[in-house]
Amino acid sequence: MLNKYARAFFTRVLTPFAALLLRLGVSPDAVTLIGTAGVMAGALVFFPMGEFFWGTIVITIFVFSDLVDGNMARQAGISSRWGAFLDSTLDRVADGAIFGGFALWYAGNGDDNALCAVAIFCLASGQVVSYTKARGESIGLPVAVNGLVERAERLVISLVAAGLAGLHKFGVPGIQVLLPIALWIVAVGSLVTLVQRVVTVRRESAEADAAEAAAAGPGSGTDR
Ligand SMILES: CCCCCCCC/C=C\CCCCCCCC(=O)OC[C@H](COP(=O)(O)O[C@@H]1[C@H](O)[C@H](OP(=O)(O)O)[C@@H](O)[C@H](O)[C@H]1O)OC(=O)CCCCCCC/C=C\CCCCCCCC
Ligand SMILES: Nc1ccn([C@@H]2O[C@H](COP(=O)(O)O)[C@@H](O)[C@H]2O)c(=O)n1
Ligand SMILES: [Mg+2]
Ligand SMILES: [Mg+2]
Repeated sequence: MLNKYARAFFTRVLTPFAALLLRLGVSPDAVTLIGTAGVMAGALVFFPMGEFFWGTIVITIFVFSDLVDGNMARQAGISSRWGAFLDSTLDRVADGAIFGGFALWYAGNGDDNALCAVAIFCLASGQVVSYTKARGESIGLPVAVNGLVERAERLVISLVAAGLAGLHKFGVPGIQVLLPIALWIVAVGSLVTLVQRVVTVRRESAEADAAEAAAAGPGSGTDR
């Protein structure tokens, strides 16, 4: 949903910045790589220490690189398959660091095995949600569903909650409860999204196989 409605707004806002980077000779790939490194540093340095406010600030500064890199590539007319691969692959790395950072906090001083497990579930289910689309598309299906909780939702829900929960360290009482609530929402939302995508791929693959079999005649079949 955010991908559909917020992307146009951020494209307008970030286009001048993307143009400036291009004029300075920065490449889209460099932005993709530096953005991912910044997200990883914010998540894996600050979150395991329980510094959720500062971790979220660092991540927020760098995570928008994911919208800038593609914008730069499109403006410069150099969008490429390699760029698409690099962008999506490093998205998975950044997401792993964010939810891994939460899990490390709960496994350590956060001292809550259940929430550690929920954070690990968010990490794994988010990766599988993205994989369903990538694998479905690789076998020639449209995968015409995005689902309830895409990557943008996973990031916004968990980072807004983490940023606010971090205000606990500045003396705001009780606010740290927002992070567990957000992790539960992302976990359940990712599970629903996974089911939505699997059901869609199941239907689309049955339709595609039936159409192929009808076209090829009896006794035909293909492995993918
Ligand atoms: C005193 C207050 C303290 C509180 C501090 C809070 C600070 C702010 C907190 C959070 C900000 C979070 C911002 C997160 C922005 C995320 C932007 C982003 O990178 O989105 C990526 C997304 C997807 O891009 P791609 O197309 O490159 O990726 C594809 C996608 O990953 C697919 O995954 P799948 O969905 O399948 O799982 C893959 O399949 C595919 O491979 C991959 O290519 O981009 C978008 O979706 C674009 C829309 C971005 C919308 C951003 C909205 C930000 C909104 C609000 C932030 C401000 C919040 C302020 C909070 C203030 C609280 C008081
Ligand atoms: N280093 C890069 C990064 C991205 N691209 C192209 O942009 C598309 C992704 O756009 P976003 O707005 O989601 O960043 C991607 O599919 C590539 O076509 C690129 O070429 N090089
Ligand atoms: Mg990008
Ligand atoms: Mg991306």
